[in-house]
Amino acid sequence: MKIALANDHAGFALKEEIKQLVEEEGHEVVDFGTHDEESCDLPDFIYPASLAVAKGEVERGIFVDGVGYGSAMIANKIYGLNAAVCQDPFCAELARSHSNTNVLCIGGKIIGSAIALKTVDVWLNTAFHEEEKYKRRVEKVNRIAEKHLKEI
Ligand SMILES: O=P(O)(O)OC[C@H]1O[C@@H](O)[C@H](O)[C@@H]1O
Repeated sequence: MKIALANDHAGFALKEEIKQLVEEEGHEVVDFGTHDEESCDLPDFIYPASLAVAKGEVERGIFVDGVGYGSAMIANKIYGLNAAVCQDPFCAELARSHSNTNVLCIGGKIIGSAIALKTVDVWLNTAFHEEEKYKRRVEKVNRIAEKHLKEI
C-alpha cells in the first residue's frame, strides 16, 4: 500500500520508527512531515496528509502527535476519512475489522515504541470484516459525513 505519514514535533521520534516499520513491511511511504522536533502546528502537516487520503493519492494514513486525538480531530473533519486513535493492538484490530478505518492516530507521548509499532503492525495487516452489521454501521457513519459535506 501507499501510506501517508504525518506528525508534529511531539510525534516526530515515533513517526521515524513507524516509517521504518512500514517500509520494512513493503509499503511505500509518503512523509508529509514535520521532519524535526522544532515546535510546529499540527494542522499544517495533518491536513495535507489527510487530503492525500481523501483524494486517493494514498490508501491510508498514519498520523502521530503527542497524544493522538489532535490528529484525529483534523482527519475526521474531512469527507472520506475515518480516523481512530489507537494506543494498543486490540483497539487497532477493531478499528480495522469493525470500523474499516483508513487513518490511524497515535500519541508519541502516551505509549512506548514497542506497543506503538505492534499497534501499527496490527492495524496495517487487519482486514475489514465484511459482516452485514459492521458494513451497516460504517455506512451510517459515512452517511452522516455525506449529510454535512461541503467540499472535498
Ligand atoms: O509540545 P506542545 O506544543 O506543548 O504540545 C503539543 C502536543 O500536545 C497536544 O496538544 C498534542 O498532542 C500535540 O502534539
